[in-house]
Amino acid sequence: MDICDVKVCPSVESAARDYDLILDALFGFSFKPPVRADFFAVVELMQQTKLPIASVDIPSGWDVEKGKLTECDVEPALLISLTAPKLCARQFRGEHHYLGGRFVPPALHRKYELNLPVYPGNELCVKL
Ligand SMILES: NC(=O)C1=CN([C@@H]2O[C@H](COP(=O)(O)OP(=O)(O)OC[C@H]3O[C@@H](n4cnc5c(N)ncnc54)[C@H](O)[C@@H]3O)[C@@H](O)[C@H]2O)[C@@H](O)CC1
Repeated sequence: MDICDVKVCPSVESAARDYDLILDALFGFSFKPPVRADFFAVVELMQQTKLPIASVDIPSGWDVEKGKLTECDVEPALLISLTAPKLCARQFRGEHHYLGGRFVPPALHRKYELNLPVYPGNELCVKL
């Protein structure tokens, strides 16, 4: 797999030519807007590209609970939630939503009253 460095971010056109999808694991829990200048190019690419974006747990630029923030509205086609979908996942409008991380300790299950799906067989992720 070819991985692009945010410091040498490709243009929308060259990304479309050279890549099949964008794997987004850039910002997570502690993202605070506005986006810092070093990341303008990669965020702009994710906003303008027609390539499918696969986001890990929290789409970049979204607030973990409130979801989409106007200044960074990355729209993933696929979301991979980890352990349990975060509140922001309510705003996910893409086609494919998966959950990974099936081994949640029973104490956490009870504490947060998690209502998690059953993982089929030995699968480590499940489609929601
Ligand atoms: N941290 C964790 O425990 C987890 C992270 N996960 C995923 O891993 C990826 C990275 O998550 P992190 O939690 O490391 O991400 P963070 O949001 O904590 O931070 C990533 C980097 O972004 C920087 N940053 C924050 N606000 C910024 C802004 N406005 N402009 C520019 N840079 C800014 C931070 O300084 C940090 O260097 C995300 O896809 C996230 O969903 C998930 O896998 C779940 C667990």
